[in-house]
Amino acid sequence: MWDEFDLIATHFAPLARDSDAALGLRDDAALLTPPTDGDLALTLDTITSGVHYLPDDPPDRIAQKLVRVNLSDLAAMGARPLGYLLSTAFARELDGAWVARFAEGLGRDQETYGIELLGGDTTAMPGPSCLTLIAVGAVPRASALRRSGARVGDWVYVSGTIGDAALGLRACRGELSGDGADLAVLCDRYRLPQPRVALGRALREQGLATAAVDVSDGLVADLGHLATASGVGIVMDAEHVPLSSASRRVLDTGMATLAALFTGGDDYELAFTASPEHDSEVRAAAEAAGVTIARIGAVTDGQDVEMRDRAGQRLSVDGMGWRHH
Ligand SMILES: Nc1ncnc2c1ncn2[C@@H]1O[C@H](COP(=O)(O)OP(=O)(O)OP(=O)(O)O)[C@@H](O)[C@H]1O
Ligand SMILES: Cc1ncc(C[n+]2csc(CCOP(=O)(O)O)c2C)c(N)n1
Ligand SMILES: [Mg+2]
Ligand SMILES: [Mg+2]
Ligand SMILES: [Mg+2]
Repeated sequence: MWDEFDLIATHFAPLARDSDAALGLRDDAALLTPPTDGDLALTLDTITSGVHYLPDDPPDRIAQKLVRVNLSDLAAMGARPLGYLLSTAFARELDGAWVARFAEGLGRDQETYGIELLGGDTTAMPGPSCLTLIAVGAVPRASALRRSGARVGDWVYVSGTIGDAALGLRACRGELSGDGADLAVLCDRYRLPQPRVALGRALREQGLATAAVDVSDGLVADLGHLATASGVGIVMDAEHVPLSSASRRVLDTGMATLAALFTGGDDYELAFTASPEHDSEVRAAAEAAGVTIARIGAVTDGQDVEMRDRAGQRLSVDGMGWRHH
């Protein structure tokens, strides 16, 4: 059994060591000096065992997923990550070694993304672990990317590849057969999202994206959120949605459908809109950020998201994305 204050002192205080704001995790709150002439971007996402990750996933990966799903929301706003607050309601059966590995994952991503732990809360749960992180970011005043700026005629882009994590969840669960290396790649894509922080920042700094959203619930659902917020429609060409070679091979076996990839969620890619006249700058910004992007459609004066096949025929899918109920 672990003790709350031992956990904080042993595993969490070292992660706050380099932050003046965190006050060594020894006071009642953190004191963060807001950026001058900037906005703070504040976002929170929870991940729960059995709902967002598998109970047997490696603890360091679970920690990194928690960090990254939140940084993905900062990326969507074009914000620079500063730090985070952490609420860990650990299932009672987890031991100190599990928490040590969890903290290791946090430390690794602190290095990767240049963030520090600012504070948090530790509790023990009679049920499954429930982990919450509040990410704090900064953007120059009134410059954040929003979901609401898409204009009719803009082109629609998405980063990376779509659907790997949805297949990866099935791969991690042993529900897919096929090439072992493909299944390992997909499982890793489920466990370890790659938030597109550098791309989001570049699109904002260079004034290229008119609107942006990160893809958590599913490509169709999240494009739908962007379309609704912008008061526009989106026509998406299914054949242009970027797929990894691993997921193409799974599709070829018939074990999954394209619709499942477009609505599965957990991608943590960025979907964004930009004026066609900025296409080459958008592509250069993505390249400089080390991320592939694909143009997948256009903004229309309609509403919602319409998917089209190669022949321009309308495709319909059951449901648009993930929803808790
Ligand atoms: N319980 C809540 N209280 C206050 N605001 C909430 C609550 N749940 C969601 N929101 C707000 O609603 C908006 C949409 O939330 P949502 O969680 O769908 O966004 P997201 O984090 O981009 O998606 P996902 O959770 O799939 O990653 C956000 O602005 C969020 O801050
Ligand atoms: C074990 C397991 N089962 C199902 C899923 C799929 N899933 C759960 S929540 C979510 C959307 C984002 O979450 P939220 O909207 O809560 O931030 C998705 C795609 C998963 N990740 N793990
Ligand atoms: Mg959320
Ligand atoms: Mg989001
Ligand atoms: Mg989110």
